[in-house]
Amino acid sequence: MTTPIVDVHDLEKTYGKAGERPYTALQNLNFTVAPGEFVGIMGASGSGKTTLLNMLSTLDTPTKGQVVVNGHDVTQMRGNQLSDFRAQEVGFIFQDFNLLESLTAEENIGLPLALTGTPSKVMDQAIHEVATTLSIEDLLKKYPAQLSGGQKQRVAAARAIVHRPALLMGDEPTGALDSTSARELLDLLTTINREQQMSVLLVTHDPFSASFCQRILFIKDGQIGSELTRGELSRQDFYQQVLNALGTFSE
Ligand SMILES: Nc1ncnc2c1ncn2[C@@H]1O[C@H](COP(=O)(O)OP(=O)(O)OP(=O)(O)O)[C@@H](O)[C@H]1O
Repeated sequence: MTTPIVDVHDLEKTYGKAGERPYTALQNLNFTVAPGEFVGIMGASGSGKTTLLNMLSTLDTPTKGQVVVNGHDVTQMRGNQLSDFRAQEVGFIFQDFNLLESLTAEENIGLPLALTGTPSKVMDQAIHEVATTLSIEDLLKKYPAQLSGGQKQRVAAARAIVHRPALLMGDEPTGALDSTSARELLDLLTTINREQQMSVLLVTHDPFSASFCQRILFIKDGQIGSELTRGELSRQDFYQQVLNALGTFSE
């Protein structure tokens, strides 16, 4: 069996400082993501999706359990190991883009490489390669304020993959986009996933976005309650299956 890119074992997250009433958002949560897989995470509001992404991206630490990303046990990492991990192994796309307004698109895209001290020639080449992949060559000299939402998200996607991370994570990346831009972004994520064999983990409550995934994990009561696999289904048929599944869960 190939080693998974993500291996989450017995994960638990309980919130609440000393003296506060504890709240367990995730409990006994287990799943894996294979190399090159495109996986969606769905679940009702408050089911723990963002909590899970925060554990995977090391923004927060689990109360219990293990999270292994590309062979690194993130729960055991400290200091420089953590910052190296974030800079090299993962890429992140957020709903609200998180671009730095004072930097051009090109400078924003180059940030992950600048952080690891990449020589400027190598950086320029990587930025131009990723800009070609995402069809944003014309936008490189512009500032975020001069870009549309869809363009901003493509710049953010370029920044998330410029260092060729093993895992690309998205937290509702289409949430602030119109339907055309959302579709374009999802098509791009699919292309990146296929052509670069980059694993993608997408948190979404949107069945249309989820239908681009190969497999969807549904979180319920802080655990993986069920999952759907697309297999040979067309995206349209899988979309219908996701809708049916959501209908069944909410009854
Ligand atoms: N810092 C925190 N302290 C206490 N409780 C928290 C904290 N962050 C999240 N929670 C609780 O944990 C649960 C899971 O939250 P989380 O944000 O992971 O859900 P979600 O599935 O991403 O929701 P949504 O779809 O609404 O964004 C919620 O009940 C939330 O109130």
